[in-house]
Amino acid sequence: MEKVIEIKNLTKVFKNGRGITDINLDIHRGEIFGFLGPNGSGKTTTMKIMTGLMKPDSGDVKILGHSVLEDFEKAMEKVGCIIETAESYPYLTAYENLKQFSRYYKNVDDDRINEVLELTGIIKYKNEKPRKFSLGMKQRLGIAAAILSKPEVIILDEPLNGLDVEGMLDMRNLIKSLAERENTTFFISSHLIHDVELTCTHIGILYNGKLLNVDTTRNILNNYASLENYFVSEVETNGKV
Ligand SMILES: Nc1ncnc2c1ncn2[C@@H]1O[C@H](COP(=O)(O)OP(=O)(O)OP(=O)(O)O)[C@@H](O)[C@H]1O
Repeated sequence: MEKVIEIKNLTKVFKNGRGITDINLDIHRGEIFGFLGPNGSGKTTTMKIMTGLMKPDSGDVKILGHSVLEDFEKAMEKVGCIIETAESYPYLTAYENLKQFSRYYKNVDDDRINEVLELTGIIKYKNEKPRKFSLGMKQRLGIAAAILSKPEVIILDEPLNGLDVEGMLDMRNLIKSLAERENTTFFISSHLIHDVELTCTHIGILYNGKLLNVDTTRNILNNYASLENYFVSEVETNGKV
């Protein structure tokens, strides 16, 4: 199976001693990888390094075979991402925002803009400005921007944050259908156990800056009945500092 994301010996320790240590992880094409960890476990730090927003102390990340440290532009060429919050221009409409983002790409026309507005459930709000949007609506617009150029890899930091039940269901279905229909690979961070269980095909548990274990959701549910049981067991067995 083709490796799409390779994280090797990744370490970043802040002056206060927190951060991530020696993360190793391979993610293959079409997987929906859930990076599950409590607040402060190091998810955002890892994702910032993956997307070039932060430099590691040591180690490297390769995306589609290109190192983010040595060949950043190539590594990011087919990646869509939202790290921390989805930013948009508050005084442009949803459509105008996407039109603005489309200028970064060669292959995005008006049909594609309308298609992503439809896919993310915000076509009705096409001509409204995001300064009036709820957090959930802003998140949808962020995801619309992230998938605009049909990226092969999508990196999302807490994508279900701020969404209501309907929004979560829509987003989950969108992620699954992109993975199935277009073989898009997802790297999704979350601290919401239930959501990760329902959305992801593979799960890695991050705890105190260390990756405790990685397995398929199917294996975890077969062996532990629920992701919560697995999480507790992993933290008890491998999470002691
Ligand atoms: N720039 C920084 N300087 C010092 N410490 C930091 C910095 N950034 C993050 N940390 C610390 O490193 C640890 C990991 O933070 P990180 O934001 O990666 O966690 P997270 O898993 O994304 O948590 P959350 O879900 O709360 O966003 C935390 O203890 C945090 O306080």
